[in-house]
Amino acid sequence: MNEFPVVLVINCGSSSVKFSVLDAATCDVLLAGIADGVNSEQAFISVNGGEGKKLTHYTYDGALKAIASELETRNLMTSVALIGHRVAHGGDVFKSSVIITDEVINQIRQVSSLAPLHNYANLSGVASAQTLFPGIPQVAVFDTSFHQTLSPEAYLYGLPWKYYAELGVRRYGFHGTSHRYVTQQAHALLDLSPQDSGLVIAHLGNGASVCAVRNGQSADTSMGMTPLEGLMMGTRSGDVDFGAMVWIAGQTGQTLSDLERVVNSESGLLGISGVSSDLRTLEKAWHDGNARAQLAIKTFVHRIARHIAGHAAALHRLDGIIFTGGIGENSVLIRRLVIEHLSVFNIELDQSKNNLPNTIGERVISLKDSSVRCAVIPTNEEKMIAQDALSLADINAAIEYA
Ligand SMILES: Nc1ncnc2c1ncn2[C@@H]1O[C@H](COP(=O)(O)OP(=O)(O)O)[C@@H](O)[C@H]1O
Ligand SMILES: CCC(=O)OP(=O)(O)O
Ligand SMILES: [Mg+2]
Repeated sequence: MNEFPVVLVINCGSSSVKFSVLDAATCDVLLAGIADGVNSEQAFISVNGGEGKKLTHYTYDGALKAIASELETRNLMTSVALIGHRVAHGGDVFKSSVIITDEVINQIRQVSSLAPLHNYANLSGVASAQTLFPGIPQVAVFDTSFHQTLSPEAYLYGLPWKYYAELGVRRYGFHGTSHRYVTQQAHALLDLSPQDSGLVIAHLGNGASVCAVRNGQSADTSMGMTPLEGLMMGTRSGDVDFGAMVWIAGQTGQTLSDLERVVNSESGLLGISGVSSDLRTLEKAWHDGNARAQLAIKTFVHRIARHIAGHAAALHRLDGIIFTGGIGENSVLIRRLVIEHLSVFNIELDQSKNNLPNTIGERVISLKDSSVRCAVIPTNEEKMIAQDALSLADINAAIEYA
């Protein structure tokens, strides 16, 4: 019998594996870390923000083994009673979180081509965890679930009907676990009624999306059938005229798969700046006077502001604009530029509050008399994943087993 059960949460991203160990009784984080640079020789693992240790095997499986070894060092292996995985795309198969079975794995595999940067990594994490933690129940929590409330007019593309009717081509939306968590927190922080509220949430990380949340439910969101649509991102183009891509193909002879690589991995902040996809590097280049880095940041900001304003149209009232994700939580510059760009809303930014470090946690960053309130809410996808896992799995049976 394990008297101190914990939930291990695994988020296999496009180039990193984030992990957290949470107390099953309180969902408090006991340990958190990241294996970064996965699939490159620079791959390293860092625990609780400590110094990185080089990974011996830099595949996803190698990263999961290194995570298990960190747990072993801290005598936590036998405490793991449940494992929760972030899975990006659930297609129209998964409306909510599920316990992972062989059938579930097959169904996830079937929709994985729709989120190629993420789902294959997610599945790889599931396979490694099954080997490293045999018999421990595992739960999949989907980015797409929160957006199941989108209406047809929000999820349909203006394409011939047969593509939706026969092939299921539609918008799904992502980052739903983050948008769900931030929604709950925003209702409390801004003292809003969940049944009568309007929020626009900007989740700005390597991947970035905006979500309009009307009365606690996703009403519109910027990502589409795949995590490519919408905002410009670290390496993804976001919205781009399909006609432009056809023209480029004609001019350069590139195939569809060449161009898919271009829009997913070579575009966005990296593509425009030619410097980096990482905003910290770009902010430094901005201050050093690098014109392309400045242009990349300004374009990023323009797109965010345009999507925030557009998403407000899905609401009956705009009670708050919330920033979250690695950039939304940490970048004083991006928040200031976005709010300045949204002058149509007459937002009054409290500069001193905007300048506060993210260690402060949730905070309102607009002045009292601002016509729209703005806030920063650090996301906590891990907590949501652990809570879903705990509500689905028979934790008592899991504890007996562990
Ligand atoms: N202090 C900071 N200032 C500016 N940008 C930051 C800071 N910390 C992290 N970021 C940016 O956050 C982004 C990563 O966000 P994150 O949400 O962790 O990404 P992911 O999509 O991989 O989960 C990177 O562009 C990184 O540069
Ligand atoms: C799948 C949505 C997405 O872009 O995730 P990421 O921000 O972790 O890359
Ligand atoms: Mg993320």
